[in-house]
Amino acid sequence: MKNKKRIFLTGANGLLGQKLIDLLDNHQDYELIASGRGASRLGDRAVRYVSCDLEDKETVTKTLEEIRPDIIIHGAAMTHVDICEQNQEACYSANVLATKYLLDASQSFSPHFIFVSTDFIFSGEKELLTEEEEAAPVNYYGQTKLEAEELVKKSGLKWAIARTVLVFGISPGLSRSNIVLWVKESLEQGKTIQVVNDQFRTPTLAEDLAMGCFLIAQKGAEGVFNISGSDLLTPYQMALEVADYFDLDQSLIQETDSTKFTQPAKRPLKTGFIIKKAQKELGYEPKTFRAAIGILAKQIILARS
Ligand SMILES: NC(=O)C1=CN([C@@H]2O[C@H](COP(=O)(O)OP(=O)(O)OC[C@H]3O[C@@H](n4cnc5c(N)ncnc54)[C@H](OP(=O)(O)O)[C@@H]3O)[C@@H](O)[C@H]2O)C=CC1
Ligand SMILES: Cc1cn([C@H]2C[C@H](O)[C@@H](COP(=O)(O)OP(=O)(O)O[C@H]3O[C@@H](C)C(=O)[C@@H](O)[C@H]3O)O2)c(=O)[nH]c1=O
Repeated sequence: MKNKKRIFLTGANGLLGQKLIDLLDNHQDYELIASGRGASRLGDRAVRYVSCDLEDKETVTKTLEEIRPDIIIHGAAMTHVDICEQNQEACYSANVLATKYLLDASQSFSPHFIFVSTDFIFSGEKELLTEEEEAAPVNYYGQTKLEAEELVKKSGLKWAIARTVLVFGISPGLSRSNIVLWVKESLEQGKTIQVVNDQFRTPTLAEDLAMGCFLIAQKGAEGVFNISGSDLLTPYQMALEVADYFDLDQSLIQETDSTKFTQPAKRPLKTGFIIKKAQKELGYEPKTFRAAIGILAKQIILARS
Protein backbone atom coordinates (compact mmCIF):
# COMPACT_ATOMS: atom_id res chain seq x y z
CA MET A 1 0.00 0.00 0.00
CA LYS A 2 1.35 3.46 -0.95
CA ASN A 3 2.59 5.02 2.26
CA LYS A 4 0.55 8.00 3.35
CA LYS A 5 1.98 11.50 3.68
CA ARG A 6 1.83 12.76 7.23
CA ILE A 7 0.18 16.18 7.71
CA PHE A 8 0.52 18.21 10.92
CA LEU A 9 -2.33 20.72 11.15
CA THR A 10 -2.28 23.66 13.58
CA GLY A 11 -5.40 25.58 14.62
CA ALA A 12 -7.49 22.40 14.40
CA ASN A 13 -10.15 23.63 16.86
CA GLY A 14 -10.74 26.76 14.76
CA LEU A 15 -12.97 27.47 11.78
CA LEU A 16 -10.44 26.65 9.03
CA GLY A 17 -8.96 23.81 11.09
CA GLN A 18 -12.25 21.96 11.36
CA LYS A 19 -12.92 22.31 7.63
CA LEU A 20 -9.45 20.92 6.87
CA ILE A 21 -10.17 17.95 9.15
CA ASP A 22 -13.32 17.30 7.08
CA LEU A 23 -11.12 17.12 3.96
CA LEU A 24 -8.05 15.35 5.30
CA ASP A 25 -9.21 12.92 7.98
CA ASN A 26 -9.52 9.32 6.66
CA HIS A 27 -8.08 10.49 3.31
CA GLN A 28 -6.40 7.60 1.44
CA ASP A 29 -3.24 9.63 0.77
CA TYR A 30 -2.76 11.36 4.11
CA GLU A 31 -2.26 10.60 7.78
CA LEU A 32 -3.60 13.63 9.65
CA ILE A 33 -2.38 14.79 13.05
CA ALA A 34 -4.57 17.67 14.24
CA SER A 35 -3.19 19.99 16.90
CA GLY A 36 -4.61 22.70 19.07
CA ARG A 37 -4.09 24.57 22.27
CA GLY A 38 -5.26 22.54 25.23
CA ALA A 39 -7.85 19.78 25.03
CA SER A 40 -9.51 18.87 21.76
CA ARG A 41 -12.80 20.66 21.15
CA LEU A 42 -13.56 18.43 18.17
CA GLY A 43 -16.37 16.55 19.84
CA ASP A 44 -16.78 12.94 18.69
CA ARG A 45 -14.45 13.23 15.68
CA ALA A 46 -12.07 10.28 15.65
CA VAL A 47 -9.16 12.32 14.30
CA ARG A 48 -5.73 11.92 15.93
CA TYR A 49 -5.26 15.04 18.08
CA VAL A 50 -2.23 16.35 19.94
CA SER A 51 -2.35 19.22 22.38
CA CYS A 52 0.48 21.64 21.54
CA ASP A 53 0.75 25.23 22.69
CA LEU A 54 2.68 26.71 19.77
CA GLU A 55 3.99 29.54 21.97
CA ASP A 56 5.94 27.01 24.02
CA LYS A 57 9.17 26.43 22.05
CA GLU A 58 10.09 23.21 23.84
CA THR A 59 6.66 21.65 23.31
CA VAL A 60 6.75 22.54 19.62
CA THR A 61 10.24 21.09 19.18
CA LYS A 62 9.39 17.89 21.04
CA THR A 63 6.06 17.42 19.23
CA LEU A 64 7.55 17.91 15.76
CA GLU A 65 10.57 15.71 16.50
CA GLU A 66 8.18 12.90 17.43
CA ILE A 67 5.81 13.38 14.47
CA ARG A 68 8.26 14.51 11.69
CA PRO A 69 5.41 15.42 9.30
CA ASP A 70 5.87 15.60 5.52
CA ILE A 71 3.55 18.61 5.42
CA ILE A 72 2.65 21.30 7.97
CA ILE A 73 -0.49 23.39 7.45
CA HIS A 74 -0.13 26.25 9.89
CA GLY A 75 -3.52 27.89 10.37
CA ALA A 76 -3.25 28.71 14.07
CA ALA A 77 -3.21 32.39 14.94
CA MET A 78 -4.70 35.02 17.18
CA THR A 79 -7.41 36.22 14.82
CA HIS A 80 -9.42 38.74 16.81
CA VAL A 81 -8.05 41.85 15.10
CA ASP A 82 -9.22 44.34 17.73
CA ILE A 83 -7.82 42.31 20.64
CA CYS A 84 -4.55 42.02 18.69
CA GLU A 85 -4.40 45.81 18.52
CA GLN A 86 -5.00 46.18 22.25
CA ASN A 87 -2.83 43.23 23.37
CA GLN A 88 0.14 43.37 21.03
CA GLU A 89 2.43 41.18 23.09
CA ALA A 90 -0.07 38.29 23.01
CA CYS A 91 -0.64 38.85 19.30
CA TYR A 92 3.12 38.81 18.55
CA SER A 93 3.58 35.64 20.55
CA ALA A 94 0.70 33.79 18.88
CA ASN A 95 1.31 34.98 15.33
CA VAL A 96 5.08 35.47 15.03
CA LEU A 97 6.84 33.47 17.76
CA ALA A 98 4.62 30.41 17.24
CA THR A 99 5.46 30.45 13.53
CA LYS A 100 9.17 30.88 14.30
CA TYR A 101 9.16 27.90 16.68
CA LEU A 102 7.47 25.70 14.06
CA LEU A 103 9.97 26.76 11.38
CA ASP A 104 12.98 26.22 13.66
CA ALA A 105 11.75 22.79 14.73
CA SER A 106 11.19 21.85 11.06
CA GLN A 107 14.80 22.42 9.98
CA SER A 108 15.86 18.84 10.79
CA PHE A 109 13.21 17.12 8.66
CA SER A 110 12.20 19.77 6.03
CA PRO A 111 8.42 19.47 5.64
CA HIS A 112 6.41 21.32 2.98
CA PHE A 113 5.38 24.31 5.11
CA ILE A 114 1.99 25.85 4.20
CA PHE A 115 1.24 29.12 6.01
CA VAL A 116 -2.21 30.71 6.09
CA SER A 117 -2.07 34.48 5.78
CA THR A 118 -4.34 37.44 5.23
CA ASP A 119 -5.36 40.46 3.13
CA PHE A 120 -4.67 42.53 6.23
CA ILE A 121 -0.99 42.70 5.28
CA PHE A 122 -2.07 45.30 2.67
CA SER A 123 -2.78 49.02 3.06
CA GLY A 124 -6.21 48.82 1.38
CA GLU A 125 -5.49 51.56 -1.17
CA LYS A 126 -5.76 49.29 -4.19
CA GLU A 127 -9.09 47.56 -4.88
CA LEU A 128 -7.94 44.35 -6.58
CA LEU A 129 -4.72 42.67 -5.50
CA THR A 130 -2.51 40.02 -7.09
CA GLU A 131 0.05 37.98 -5.12
CA GLU A 132 2.78 40.45 -6.06
CA GLU A 133 1.36 43.59 -4.43
CA GLU A 134 3.49 45.58 -1.97
CA ALA A 135 2.49 44.86 1.66
CA ALA A 136 1.85 47.76 4.07
CA PRO A 137 -0.30 46.67 7.07
CA VAL A 138 -2.55 49.23 8.79
CA ASN A 139 -3.09 47.26 12.00
CA TYR A 140 -0.99 45.20 14.37
CA TYR A 141 -2.58 41.88 13.46
CA GLY A 142 -1.61 42.48 9.81
CA GLN A 143 1.90 43.46 10.88
CA THR A 144 2.38 40.18 12.74
CA LYS A 145 1.06 38.10 9.85
CA LEU A 146 3.43 39.89 7.45
CA GLU A 147 6.37 39.27 9.80
CA ALA A 148 5.39 35.59 9.96
CA GLU A 149 5.23 35.45 6.14
CA GLU A 150 8.77 36.81 5.96
CA LEU A 151 10.02 34.17 8.42
CA VAL A 152 8.40 31.48 6.25
CA LYS A 153 10.01 32.85 3.06
CA LYS A 154 13.47 32.97 4.71
CA SER A 155 13.15 29.56 6.42
CA GLY A 156 14.99 27.58 3.73
CA LEU A 157 12.09 25.10 3.75
CA LYS A 158 9.83 24.29 0.80
CA TRP A 159 7.03 26.78 1.52
CA ALA A 160 3.68 28.07 0.32
CA ILE A 161 1.53 30.92 1.61
CA ALA A 162 -2.27 30.82 1.24
CA ARG A 163 -3.60 34.36 1.71
CA THR A 164 -7.33 34.75 2.28
CA VAL A 165 -10.02 37.36 3.01
CA LEU A 166 -12.96 37.68 5.42
CA VAL A 167 -13.63 34.00 6.07
CA PHE A 168 -17.13 32.91 7.00
CA GLY A 169 -18.67 29.59 7.90
CA ILE A 170 -19.98 27.56 10.77
CA SER A 171 -18.25 24.97 12.95
CA PRO A 172 -18.88 23.81 16.53
CA GLY A 173 -17.21 25.70 19.37
CA LEU A 174 -15.94 28.72 17.49
CA SER A 175 -14.33 31.48 19.55
CA ARG A 176 -15.49 34.24 17.22
CA SER A 177 -18.37 34.97 14.86
CA ASN A 178 -18.06 36.04 11.23
CA ILE A 179 -19.84 38.48 9.00
CA VAL A 180 -22.54 36.15 7.60
CA LEU A 181 -23.49 34.64 10.99
CA TRP A 182 -23.32 38.05 12.69
CA VAL A 183 -25.65 39.72 10.17
CA LYS A 184 -28.07 36.77 10.18
CA GLU A 185 -28.26 36.52 13.98
CA SER A 186 -28.52 40.31 14.48
CA LEU A 187 -31.44 40.62 12.05
CA GLU A 188 -33.18 37.54 13.47
CA GLN A 189 -33.00 39.24 16.88
CA GLY A 190 -34.47 42.43 15.39
CA LYS A 191 -31.26 44.36 16.07
CA THR A 192 -30.29 47.39 13.96
CA ILE A 193 -26.76 47.12 12.58
CA GLN A 194 -24.47 49.79 11.10
CA VAL A 195 -22.61 48.38 8.10
CA VAL A 196 -19.88 50.08 6.09
CA ASN A 197 -20.21 50.67 2.35
CA ASP A 198 -16.64 51.75 1.58
CA GLN A 199 -14.62 48.65 2.43
CA PHE A 200 -14.20 46.12 -0.39
CA ARG A 201 -13.55 42.39 0.22
CA THR A 202 -13.72 39.08 -1.62
CA PRO A 203 -15.34 37.12 1.24
CA THR A 204 -14.33 33.47 1.51
CA LEU A 205 -16.33 30.40 2.50
CA ALA A 206 -14.25 28.42 5.02
CA GLU A 207 -14.69 25.23 2.96
CA ASP A 208 -13.19 26.98 -0.09
CA LEU A 209 -10.18 28.15 1.93
CA ALA A 210 -9.72 24.60 3.19
CA MET A 211 -9.88 23.30 -0.39
CA GLY A 212 -7.26 25.84 -1.46
CA CYS A 213 -4.90 24.69 1.30
CA PHE A 214 -5.61 21.04 0.41
CA LEU A 215 -4.79 21.65 -3.29
CA ILE A 216 -1.49 23.34 -2.34
CA ALA A 217 -0.57 20.31 -0.22
CA GLN A 218 -1.71 17.78 -2.83
CA LYS A 219 0.26 19.47 -5.64
CA GLY A 220 3.29 20.31 -3.53
CA ALA A 221 2.77 23.87 -4.74
CA GLU A 222 5.25 26.58 -3.74
CA GLY A 223 4.97 30.37 -3.46
CA VAL A 224 2.11 32.74 -2.61
CA PHE A 225 -1.50 32.02 -3.60
CA ASN A 226 -4.57 34.21 -3.23
CA ILE A 227 -7.24 31.84 -1.94
CA SER A 228 -10.48 33.77 -1.52
CA GLY A 229 -13.97 34.14 -2.93
CA SER A 230 -14.31 35.70 -6.36
CA ASP A 231 -17.11 38.22 -5.68
CA LEU A 232 -15.97 41.77 -4.78
CA LEU A 233 -18.45 43.14 -2.25
CA THR A 234 -18.71 45.77 0.49
CA PRO A 235 -19.87 44.60 3.93
CA TYR A 236 -23.07 46.55 3.28
CA GLN A 237 -23.72 44.59 0.07
CA MET A 238 -22.93 41.35 1.94
CA ALA A 239 -25.42 42.26 4.67
CA LEU A 240 -28.17 42.97 2.10
CA GLU A 241 -27.42 39.65 0.37
CA VAL A 242 -27.66 37.74 3.68
CA ALA A 243 -30.95 39.50 4.56
CA ASP A 244 -32.33 38.74 1.11
CA TYR A 245 -31.30 35.07 1.23
CA PHE A 246 -32.83 34.43 4.68
CA ASP A 247 -35.81 36.73 4.01
CA LEU A 248 -34.88 39.02 6.93
CA ASP A 249 -35.70 42.70 7.49
CA GLN A 250 -33.28 44.75 5.37
CA SER A 251 -34.48 47.99 6.99
CA LEU A 252 -32.49 47.00 10.09
CA ILE A 253 -29.29 47.38 8.04
CA GLN A 254 -28.11 50.98 8.31
CA GLU A 255 -25.59 52.06 5.70
CA THR A 256 -22.53 53.86 7.04
CA ASP A 257 -18.87 54.34 6.11
CA SER A 258 -15.42 54.06 7.69
CA THR A 259 -15.31 57.72 8.66
CA LYS A 260 -18.31 57.24 10.93
CA PHE A 261 -18.02 53.54 11.90
CA THR A 262 -14.67 52.81 13.58
CA GLN A 263 -13.24 49.78 15.35
CA PRO A 264 -10.26 49.69 17.77
CA ALA A 265 -8.03 48.45 14.93
CA LYS A 266 -8.07 50.21 11.57
CA ARG A 267 -9.27 48.02 8.67
CA PRO A 268 -7.68 48.36 5.21
CA LEU A 269 -10.32 49.89 2.91
CA LYS A 270 -10.04 47.79 -0.24
CA THR A 271 -8.66 44.24 -0.24
CA GLY A 272 -10.25 42.34 -3.07
CA PHE A 273 -8.13 39.41 -4.31
CA ILE A 274 -7.45 38.40 -7.90
CA ILE A 275 -7.44 34.59 -7.74
CA LYS A 276 -6.36 33.77 -11.34
CA LYS A 277 -3.05 32.19 -10.24
CA ALA A 278 -4.78 29.75 -7.85
CA GLN A 279 -7.41 28.95 -10.47
CA LYS A 280 -4.77 28.23 -13.13
CA GLU A 281 -2.07 26.49 -11.06
CA LEU A 282 -4.20 24.70 -8.46
CA GLY A 283 -7.55 24.28 -10.18
CA TYR A 284 -9.02 26.27 -7.25
CA GLU A 285 -12.63 27.32 -7.89
CA PRO A 286 -14.58 29.07 -5.08
CA LYS A 287 -18.37 29.29 -4.72
CA THR A 288 -20.19 32.53 -5.45
CA PHE A 289 -21.10 34.48 -2.30
CA ARG A 290 -24.78 33.59 -2.73
CA ALA A 291 -24.06 29.88 -3.26
CA ALA A 292 -21.75 29.95 -0.23
CA ILE A 293 -24.54 31.40 1.93
CA GLY A 294 -26.72 28.54 0.68
CA ILE A 295 -24.17 25.98 1.88
CA LEU A 296 -24.03 27.71 5.25
CA ALA A 297 -27.85 27.75 5.45
CA LYS A 298 -27.97 23.96 4.99
CA GLN A 299 -25.30 23.43 7.67
CA ILE A 300 -27.23 25.63 10.10
CA ILE A 301 -30.37 23.53 9.57
CA LEU A 302 -28.34 20.31 9.94
CA ALA A 303 -26.73 21.61 13.14
CA ARG A 304 -30.21 22.22 14.57
CA SER A 305 -31.58 18.75 13.69
N1 LIG B 1 -11.14 34.34 9.83
C1 LIG B 1 -10.83 35.17 8.89
O1 LIG B 1 -11.62 36.01 8.46
C2 LIG B 1 -9.46 35.12 8.29
C3 LIG B 1 -8.48 34.27 8.79
N2 LIG B 1 -7.23 34.29 8.23
C4 LIG B 1 -6.19 33.38 8.74
O2 LIG B 1 -6.69 32.04 8.63
C5 LIG B 1 -6.20 31.25 9.71
C6 LIG B 1 -7.35 30.49 10.35
O3 LIG B 1 -8.28 31.44 10.76
P1 LIG B 1 -9.61 30.95 11.54
O4 LIG B 1 -9.80 29.49 11.37
O5 LIG B 1 -10.69 31.90 11.19
O6 LIG B 1 -9.16 31.24 13.04
P2 LIG B 1 -9.78 30.72 14.40
O7 LIG B 1 -9.62 31.86 15.37
O8 LIG B 1 -11.10 30.09 14.19
O9 LIG B 1 -8.74 29.55 14.79
C7 LIG B 1 -7.43 29.86 15.13
C8 LIG B 1 -6.96 28.72 15.99
O10 LIG B 1 -5.60 28.96 16.33
C9 LIG B 1 -5.43 28.49 17.65
N3 LIG B 1 -4.29 29.06 18.34
C10 LIG B 1 -4.06 30.36 18.66
N4 LIG B 1 -2.94 30.46 19.39
C11 LIG B 1 -2.46 29.20 19.55
C12 LIG B 1 -1.34 28.64 20.22
N5 LIG B 1 -0.50 29.40 20.91
N6 LIG B 1 -1.15 27.31 20.17
C13 LIG B 1 -2.03 26.52 19.49
N7 LIG B 1 -3.10 26.97 18.83
C14 LIG B 1 -3.31 28.32 18.87
C15 LIG B 1 -6.72 28.90 18.37
O11 LIG B 1 -6.83 28.12 19.53
P3 LIG B 1 -8.01 28.42 20.59
O12 LIG B 1 -9.23 27.86 19.91
O13 LIG B 1 -7.59 27.65 21.78
O14 LIG B 1 -8.05 29.92 20.79
C16 LIG B 1 -7.77 28.63 17.31
O15 LIG B 1 -8.35 27.36 17.42
C17 LIG B 1 -5.46 32.20 10.64
O16 LIG B 1 -4.06 32.06 10.41
C18 LIG B 1 -5.92 33.59 10.20
O17 LIG B 1 -4.89 34.56 10.41
C19 LIG B 1 -6.89 35.11 7.18
C20 LIG B 1 -7.84 35.97 6.66
C21 LIG B 1 -9.19 36.00 7.16
C1 LIG C 1 -18.77 44.44 13.53
C2 LIG C 1 -19.00 45.24 12.29
C3 LIG C 1 -18.20 45.04 11.18
N1 LIG C 1 -18.41 45.76 10.07
C4 LIG C 1 -17.57 45.55 8.88
C5 LIG C 1 -16.13 45.93 9.10
C6 LIG C 1 -15.34 44.87 8.35
O1 LIG C 1 -15.01 45.31 7.03
C7 LIG C 1 -16.27 43.69 8.22
C8 LIG C 1 -15.85 42.56 9.11
O2 LIG C 1 -15.61 43.11 10.38
P1 LIG C 1 -15.19 42.17 11.58
O3 LIG C 1 -14.61 43.03 12.62
O4 LIG C 1 -16.31 41.26 11.89
O5 LIG C 1 -14.07 41.24 10.91
P2 LIG C 1 -12.54 41.58 10.70
O6 LIG C 1 -11.83 41.57 12.01
O7 LIG C 1 -12.40 42.78 9.86
O8 LIG C 1 -12.13 40.27 9.87
C9 LIG C 1 -10.78 40.06 9.65
O9 LIG C 1 -10.41 38.90 10.37
C10 LIG C 1 -9.00 38.66 10.27
C11 LIG C 1 -8.67 37.38 10.99
C12 LIG C 1 -8.51 38.66 8.86
O10 LIG C 1 -7.47 38.06 8.57
C13 LIG C 1 -9.14 39.59 7.86
O11 LIG C 1 -9.06 39.03 6.54
C14 LIG C 1 -10.60 39.84 8.17
O12 LIG C 1 -11.37 38.72 7.80
O13 LIG C 1 -17.58 44.15 8.60
C15 LIG C 1 -19.43 46.72 9.98
O14 LIG C 1 -19.59 47.38 8.95
N2 LIG C 1 -20.23 46.92 11.07
C16 LIG C 1 -20.06 46.22 12.22
O15 LIG C 1 -20.81 46.45 13.21
